[in-house]
Parts: sequence; C-alpha cells; structure tokens
Amino acid sequence: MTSSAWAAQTLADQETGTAFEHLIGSLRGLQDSVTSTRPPAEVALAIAAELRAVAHRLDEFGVGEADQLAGAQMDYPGRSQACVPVLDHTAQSADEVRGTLQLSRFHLGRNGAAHGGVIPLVFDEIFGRLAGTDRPRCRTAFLHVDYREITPIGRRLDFTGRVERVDGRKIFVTGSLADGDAVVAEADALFVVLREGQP
Ligand SMILES: CCCCCCCCCCCCCCCC(=O)SCCNC(=O)CCNC(=O)[C@H](O)C(C)(C)COP(=O)(O)OP(=O)(O)OC[C@H]1O[C@@H](n2cnc3c(N)ncnc32)[C@H](O)[C@@H]1OP(=O)(O)O
Repeated sequence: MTSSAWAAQTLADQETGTAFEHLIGSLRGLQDSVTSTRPPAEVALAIAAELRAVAHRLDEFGVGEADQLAGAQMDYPGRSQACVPVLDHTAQSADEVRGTLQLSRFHLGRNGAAHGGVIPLVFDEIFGRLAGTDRPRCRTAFLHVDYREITPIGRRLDFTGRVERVDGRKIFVTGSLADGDAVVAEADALFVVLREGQP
C-alpha cells in the first residue's frame, strides 16, 4: 500500500476493474430505486438487513485511500465513483471540454429540480478534470455557480468547460450546463496548482 493518495494508484487488472464498475453501476441503480420507491415497512426493514449484510461482506476487502478503486478508474463511467453523476465527455483538450450527463431521481431536490448542491458537484468534476489535464495536481480554491433555471432530472444535459486564463499557479475556468437551448447554470472557478507537500 502506498502512503500518499497522490502517488500512482495501484489500478486493477481489466477483469477486476470492470467487475468493480458493475458494482458501482448497481449501487447507482440502487440509489435511484431507494429514492423513487415507497416500500411497506417489512420490505424496507428486510432490505435494510440485506444491505447491512452486503456492506459487511465488502468490509472484508477494505483498503486505504491509495488502493481504493472508487474515484480512481479514470476510464470508467464517473470514475467508478457513485457520488458524482456520470459525465460523458464528447470533446476534451487541455483548454476546453464538452459533454453530456443525465441526472436521476437520486439527484432530485424538489418539484422536478435537481438538488442545488449537485450542480456545483458536477461543475467541480468537469472543471477539476479540465484544470488537471496536462497540468500538475491542483485543487479548487473557489467555485461560483449561477442558477439560471431549474435543472431537470431525467433529461440529457449538455456541459461545457473552458480554461479562460492561467496565471502562475492559478487556473481560471468557466463553464455552463444547458437543457437544450436553455442554459440552466453557469459557473466560474479558480484552481490552484499544489506546491510540493500540499495535501
Ligand atoms: C489514477 C488516479 C486518479 C486520481 C483521481 C484523479 C481525479 C481527477 C478528477 C478530479 C475531479 C474532481 C476535482 C475535485 C477538486 C476538488 O474539489 S479539491 C477539494 C476542494 N478544495 C480544497 O479542499 C482546497 C482547500 N484549499 C487549499 O488547499 C488551499 O487554499 C489552496 C487552494 C491549495 C491554495 O492555497 P496555497 O497553495 O497556500 O495558495 P496561496 O499561495 O494562498 O494562493 C495562491 C494564489 O491563489 C490565490 N487564491 C487562493 N485561494 C483563493 C480564493 N479562494 N479566491 C481567490 N484567490 C485565491 C491567492 O490570492 C494567490 O494569488 P497570487 O498571490 O499568486 O496572485
């Protein structure tokens, strides 16, 4: 096991990586199923017990951050990270990115609108990948979101991201999220390249 999560991760062989992605995909499906159903008490309690048993089974294979696959599988949907909505990148360079995503019932806030906290999560993922493309490790220093309209769930959304300016360690990025012709959110952020030893 390596001591730093910034160090090269021990990625899985293809069979293990693909199997893990199936596990994460099933977890995403479960999150949606739990969110969008109203089971009777005995069913909810029985499923809760089953899920505790599943978690217990997985605990046997616990690893530290540097060896976990969740979030580290860059070539798999959503980096095999169930917290972040899956982004489908259709164009990516070191300065610009475009793609699509679809939010689901798990991301619902109220009345058809995605939870307001999910939108910065999406932008942080888009911008973090962009700022880190062909550049050293960096972290979000600020992230400002303008909510222009509600962001619907269950529809294809288009995202953009662009590096506007690089000033020393500072990388300024902007981006948008659109539902068809309607821009539903815009954001701008600053990423700062980490100095040696910064976590
Ligand atoms: C195979 C393995 C895969 C591994 C997987 C890869 C994943 C690949 C995809 C990742 C996709 C997700 C990406 C998530 C990215 C995060 O979400 S990171 C987590 C959220 N962010 C944080 O936790 C950061 C917390 N803050 C910090 O650590 C520090 O404040 C920072 C940001 C590193 C900056 O601290 P510092 O290095 O001491 O910088 P400092 O010298 O103070 O400032 C540098 C410059 O930036 C300016 N600045 C700093 N902060 C600010 C601010 N808030 N506002 C304005 N200016 C600022 C300063 O004024 C200064 O400007 P100049 O004087 O140079 O002109």
